[in-house]
Amino acid sequence: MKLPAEFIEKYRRILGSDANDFIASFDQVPINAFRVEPLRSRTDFSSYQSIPSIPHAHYGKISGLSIEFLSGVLYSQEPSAMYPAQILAPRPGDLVLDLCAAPGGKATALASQLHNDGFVLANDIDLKRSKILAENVGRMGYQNVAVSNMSPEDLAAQFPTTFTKILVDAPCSGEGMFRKDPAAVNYWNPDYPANCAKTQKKILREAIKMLAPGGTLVYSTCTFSPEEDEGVVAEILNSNPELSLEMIEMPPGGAPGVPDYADGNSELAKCLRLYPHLFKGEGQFIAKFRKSGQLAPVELKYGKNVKISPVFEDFMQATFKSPLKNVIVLDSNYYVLNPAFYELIKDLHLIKKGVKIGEMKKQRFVAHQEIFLALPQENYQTVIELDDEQFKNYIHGEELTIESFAPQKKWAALSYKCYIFGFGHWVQNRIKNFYPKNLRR
Ligand SMILES: C[S@@+](CC[C@H](N)C(=O)[O-])C[C@H]1O[C@@H](n2cnc3c(N)ncnc32)[C@H](O)[C@@H]1O
Repeated sequence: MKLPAEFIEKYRRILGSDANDFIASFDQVPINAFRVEPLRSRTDFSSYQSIPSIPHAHYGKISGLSIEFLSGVLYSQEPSAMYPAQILAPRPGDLVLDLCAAPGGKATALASQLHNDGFVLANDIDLKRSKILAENVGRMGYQNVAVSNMSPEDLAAQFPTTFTKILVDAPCSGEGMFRKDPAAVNYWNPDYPANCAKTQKKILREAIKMLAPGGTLVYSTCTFSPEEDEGVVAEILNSNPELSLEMIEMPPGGAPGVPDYADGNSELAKCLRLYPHLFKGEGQFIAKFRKSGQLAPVELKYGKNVKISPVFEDFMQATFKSPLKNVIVLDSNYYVLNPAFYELIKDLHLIKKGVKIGEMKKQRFVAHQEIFLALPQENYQTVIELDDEQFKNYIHGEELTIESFAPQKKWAALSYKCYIFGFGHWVQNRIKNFYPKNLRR
């Protein structure tokens, strides 16, 4: 890879005897890996090497056309990028903010650790990216995640000292991603890291306002530059005496933060650096802050009871084995989301509000793909297993003809290799295709 001369010169100066191996690593192939959602996976991935300290994660590449991918059981993510969510370690009951969340690699890992108990607000400032984030969260079927599209400043105005856990996976100069995205090298210039650092400090200042006393904030970048890593952390520590750094447990091949890259504060050694010449993954820097004070139990206000249409009641009875919990109704749209969480976020610019169940259209209820990816298989009244040919045709957008002895008119979950990947409207002997157009292959 052709690296800028100033970049090479900078890291020769910083890394000394390690510099040759570091620079040579840019000519090696990027590392692929994936995370598995344990609540829904039934595939044995044990032949794939595990990622150290990350449960349910493996090295290797799984096709975007695989049934595991299409049914939302796995997420492709390079290994180093898995550590920020693991280090933030949300637990059931936490109120989590992922402030720079698109396209969702870390937001989905945070949601997975909550086991549908607690809440993740996944936010991104960029509208287009927020929509991709919403698609990824929807595919993975998490019931307690909402996606917003807000600036950090506007969010901070709404949520003073609110979240128990916050992730700031900041926009950065991306030096650690040059192997995966060689075009990113073209954006690099000697001033770029210092400019990024200004934005990172601005975002962090807003994030800190939203962190509850006793709460934890993880700051991560995918760059090696001291300005954006130890430099930002040192300045944040100096200007926020209520924050301290927590020790991060190193995976094998991890390196500690370097105090001399900033103001010499020995606490900076508690941060984690991942370098591709030392660790099997791309570049990453992680710092874990704690805000002083006692973490109080999260208090939520409950919204009004929702009025559910009898047509929806009929749909629910015919489609699910037990009634859905936490149903909210907004205009004619129905979602699964704890009403107390909706109450908290209802004034935001929301791109996704929990799991969409469907929509009342005239006097009919039209189901939505998301609800068929959100529940365990045994919760659906009708699951139709497709063969290879039928699956291929369905995800292509075609209607199916199946054998049917009784007159039918209902919504059915569709599965392939025993994984539900979508749904259709079963009328007589036909399954009308409702596979979302943007997912068709
Ligand atoms: C490194 S990416 C996040 C990757 C994501 N956490 C994941 O794991 O998939 C950084 C994100 O920050 C967002 N961003 C850029 N400028 C921002 C700003 N000023 N405030 C907040 N977010 C910003 C970008 O839109 C981008 O999606």
